[in-house]
Amino acid sequence: MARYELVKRSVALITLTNPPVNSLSSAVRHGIAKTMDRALSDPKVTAVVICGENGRFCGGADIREFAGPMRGPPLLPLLDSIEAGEKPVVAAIEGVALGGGLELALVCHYRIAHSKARLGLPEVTLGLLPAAGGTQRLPRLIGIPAALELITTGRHVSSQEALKLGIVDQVTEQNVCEVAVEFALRAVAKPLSSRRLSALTVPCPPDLDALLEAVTMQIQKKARGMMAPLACVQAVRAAATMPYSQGIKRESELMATLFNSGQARALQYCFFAERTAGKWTLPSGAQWNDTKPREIRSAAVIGLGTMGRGIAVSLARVGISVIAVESDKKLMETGRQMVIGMLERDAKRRGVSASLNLLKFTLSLQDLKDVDLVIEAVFEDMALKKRVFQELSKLCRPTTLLCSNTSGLDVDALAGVTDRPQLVIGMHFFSPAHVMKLLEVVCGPRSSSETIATAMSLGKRMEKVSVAVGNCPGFVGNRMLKPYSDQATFLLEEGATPEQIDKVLEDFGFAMGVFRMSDLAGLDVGWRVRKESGLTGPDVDPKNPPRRRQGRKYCPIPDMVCEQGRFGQKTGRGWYMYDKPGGTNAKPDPLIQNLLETYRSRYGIKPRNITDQEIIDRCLFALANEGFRILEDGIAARPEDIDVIYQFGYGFPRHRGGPMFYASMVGLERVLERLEHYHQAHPDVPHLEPSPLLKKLVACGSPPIQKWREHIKTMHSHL
Ligand SMILES: CCC[C@H](O)CC(=O)SCCNC(=O)CCNC(=O)[C@H](O)C(C)(C)COP(=O)([O-])OP(=O)([O-])OC[C@H]1O[C@@H](n2cnc3c(N)ncnc32)[C@H](O)[C@@H]1OP(=O)([O-])[O-]
Repeated sequence: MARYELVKRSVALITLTNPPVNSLSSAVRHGIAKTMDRALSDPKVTAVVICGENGRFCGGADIREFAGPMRGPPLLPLLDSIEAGEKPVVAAIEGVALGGGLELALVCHYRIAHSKARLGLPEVTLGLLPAAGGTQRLPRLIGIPAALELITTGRHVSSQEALKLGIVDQVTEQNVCEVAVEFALRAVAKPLSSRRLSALTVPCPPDLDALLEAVTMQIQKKARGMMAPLACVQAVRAAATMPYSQGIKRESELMATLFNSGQARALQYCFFAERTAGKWTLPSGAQWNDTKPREIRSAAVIGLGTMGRGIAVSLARVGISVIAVESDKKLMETGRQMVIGMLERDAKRRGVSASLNLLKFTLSLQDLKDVDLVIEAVFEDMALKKRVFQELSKLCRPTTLLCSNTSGLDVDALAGVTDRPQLVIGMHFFSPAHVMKLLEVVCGPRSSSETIATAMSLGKRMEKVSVAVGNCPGFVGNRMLKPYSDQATFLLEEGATPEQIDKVLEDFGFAMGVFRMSDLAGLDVGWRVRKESGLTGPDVDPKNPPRRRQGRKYCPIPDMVCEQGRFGQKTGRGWYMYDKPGGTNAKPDPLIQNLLETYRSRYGIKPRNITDQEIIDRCLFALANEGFRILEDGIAARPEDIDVIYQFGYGFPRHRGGPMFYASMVGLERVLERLEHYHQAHPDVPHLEPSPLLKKLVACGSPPIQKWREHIKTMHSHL
């Protein structure tokens, strides 16, 4: 796991060999200890270079090992011994030096980086802190403010920035190992004491307390409820105020509080879930690693509303030429200006030039005949979408992929009106599409494996986290949203207020509570859908009992809010009031309070005191329960996919893992017991009835989430 060679007759070249990222597994740590001993004890060796195989220095500790018992030599004493050695050691950094990988580089006496390398201490994103001396050595090298920023955010820096900060001694575009070997030969005669970072004093700013206070406040605002960034601040404080020997003890203590925390487990689960999500498999056996995607050079976007604009920007900025189509000249001009403005701002932020030459705007679908792929983003209306797909099917060459950005309509029904159902697929982006990372790739029963591979690979190229899902109303994300938001409105009937429910959900960690989120999205969209489905509006049979539709409980409060012209932020009024239409500062509105009171007294509902726990349990268990049904139905292949969708598309707090992981942490037995309890109290709410999969898992002894798939496999799968 660490290869040893003697080069230039006197330099020991140690290569870490643990693909794909040369993580510091117990075998690698053994390898480093053994090869370092050999280098230090061989009188022929005057200097050492450490590098990584396959163009990657080291991706840090082996995260997979965190779940099991600690084996092999512990990292910290191993690193301390490298720094204390009497022969110069040079780190040759190619690819990445992250986490423990950068900590390894920091104990080397010199660091040479390739110009394309990235460096960082991302432990905080895994719910940890750099506990192999990183919180103590980095501040000694680059000062408290810069180290604090890197350690508390986990941000990766380029080698150029690392050079400016003083993390590396040299950046090269040449073979980094060869440069490092030459460098090591020149370092042989030089004293090492000033190169041992643990022996340096920390350049401490005079206003240390104020700085730490400001960073803490920033963290409390941005990373609400997260423990690791705060522990990082405390570890850096120790570096500033204690000698290395004590600071390192403090670092270990703080790491011990984080290591077994639920947050660390959730964040590490998220790391792997995100990587698993792209790995789709079809019942036919076709899968992600044996299906070649088509190359997409040109694309078209139909409709330049909010979604279409974002999609056009996301395509153009990764070098795909885009033809954007609108139905009317005025709309096209507005769309053109918005897309150009968005692309220019995006390019400025990234420090690149805007690829405006890749954009073309047109009123004619005829212009699309030669594109590789079309993404339809017209109004969410099945009849309109079908007309567009019929026309595309006639116009585009037979190999063009036809994709719909529908947020919940039947992708197979669209495929059915074309001459190429195997080339039709859903690409459900989230608003604003050039910002939001999530893409649901909706696989219809007739979508070919090549079409799925192409949509997934295009999503990756567009820098999205793509998840393959099956075709059902609302797919995964929006299907699950309904039981969650229904519970919130039922709680309003029973005595809660929008601000109380939102506060509880935001304290839990959601970016926004359910009512603030609805105000942002616009309340009229759901109202129209409910009218179309006969749940509200003039088509409802007057003999229908109040607060019941289609044989189940129905809460008409959202309809009543819309009937008052309150459509959310855009009208300045919704569940909250805003300073002006388009305002974002939500304030509780006494008119909503009034509406709720009148409603309750009309139906004889005596408001009761609703606890925070009840809000969390009802909203989140209803959400997870629908997730179990989605797994049963084969609409999502595994719980990780659902959790990734909720983190990236719906603001679910990452440090809670996602709705399915959260359910597993709470304990499936408790989730089942609570759902049974609430379903008994509300038998007319089918979403509260525990799903058969949940019951099955509990009956099997509530296996860990990674094992659920074994129980799902036997069930029907669309994916
Ligand atoms: C005492 C300890 C102190 C120390 O301070 C703690 C740490 O160091 S904490 C660690 C701090 N370090 C970090 O947080 C860095 C975490 N890693 C990364 O950020 C990215 O993987 C990296 C940028 C390195 C490469 O990106 P890319 O090119 O897009 O590639 P990719 O992302 O698709 O990964 C390819 C495969 O490698 C796998 N894998 C990767 N890293 C690790 C790991 N450390 N371990 C195990 N496995 C790891 C990954 O799961 C995937 O597996 P699979 O089965 O093929 O799906």
